[in-house]
Amino acid sequence: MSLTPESQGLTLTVLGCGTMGISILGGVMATLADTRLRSHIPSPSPSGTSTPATEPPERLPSKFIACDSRREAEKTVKAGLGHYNFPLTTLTNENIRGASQADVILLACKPQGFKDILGEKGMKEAIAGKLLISILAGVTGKQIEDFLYPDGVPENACRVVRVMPNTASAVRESMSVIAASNPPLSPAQHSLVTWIFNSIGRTVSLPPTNMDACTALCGSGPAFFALMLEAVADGAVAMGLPRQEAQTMAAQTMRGTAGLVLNGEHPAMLRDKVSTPGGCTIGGLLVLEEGTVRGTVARAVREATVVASQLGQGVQGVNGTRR
Ligand SMILES: NC(=O)C1=CN([C@@H]2O[C@H](COP(=O)(O)OP(=O)(O)OC[C@H]3O[C@@H](n4cnc5c(N)ncnc54)[C@H](OP(=O)(O)O)[C@@H]3O)[C@@H](O)[C@H]2O)C=CC1
Ligand SMILES: O=C(O)[C@@H]1CCC=N1
Repeated sequence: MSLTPESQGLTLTVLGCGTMGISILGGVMATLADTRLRSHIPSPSPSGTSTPATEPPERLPSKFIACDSRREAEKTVKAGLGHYNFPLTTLTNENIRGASQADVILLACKPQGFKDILGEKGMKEAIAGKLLISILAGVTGKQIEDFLYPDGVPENACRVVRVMPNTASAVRESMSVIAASNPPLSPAQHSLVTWIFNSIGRTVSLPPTNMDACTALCGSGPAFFALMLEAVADGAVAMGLPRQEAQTMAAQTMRGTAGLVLNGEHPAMLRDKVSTPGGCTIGGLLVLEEGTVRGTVARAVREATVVASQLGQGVQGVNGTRR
């Protein structure tokens, strides 16, 4: 893909620049920086994990605006992203200005905050005709549209698309689910949103009704896997391994396992292959089954799905005990 000159590139504005806003911007900038490098130095295609894109967009993001309500966010954004040397503006409490200057907007505030931001005076005009990507857990695209356009969607409305990425965006290993749009996005919008999320990992597209489960699996997933990673490292530390090495070994082993599965290996076959008859793996696996790890982990995903579904609905105390 040839580099889009910055003068012709798109402006990507993030509204709510916390953990995810910075992770996504960081991933996108890293990909653009690679592209910039490759346009000068011929190199083989990268063997990254990106899903093959549809047609690449004619114009790529080349300028960035990070908007947040906290002044400290400006520092965090500059510290995390400044080294990429892309034009980057940080704004505090100036969402309208950020949105007005944008071609594409990423909404990355907390789920319950979307009405404050999209309800700001002048916001509807600032985002008119633009692509608005929402990564908010539990908030449907329809909720956003109904909020913005209670009297029906006008001709110059913004186009809302819901995506559920994860925090591995920062290292371009996100699993991002793009909710299928009805009516479909225009080809230009589709290729832009696909490019953005392919640039920071893999993408799949699923119906909007699946998004809460996707939030639990992909959005929350890194936290669940991190717990598992810590647990196996703890076990090894208990048996005498140094902490740092144990953590690296756990992470690389998790990555290797993921690589095998992404290469087509079925997880059950993988388990069988590792379990040498009379060996140590089957011993460990049976302890995990005695501890109902499978049911417990699956239950965590089910719980997170239910909680996710309530996040955008104004439900109070979503994580209160249920029984
Ligand atoms: N964290 C994750 O791994 C994932 C999160 N998500 C979703 O992404 C969204 C962001 O999550 P995350 O990055 O963790 O949250 P953060 O709280 O880290 O980031 C949100 C940012 O938005 C700011 N903000 C709040 N109100 C406004 C406003 N009116 N105008 C501008 N900025 C504002 C917040 O400031 P303040 O702190 O002062 O409120 C904060 O800095 C959430 O909706 C979440 O559901 C999706 C996938 C994964
Ligand atoms: O915990 C949360 O609500 C957000 C959504 C998915 C990951 N983090």
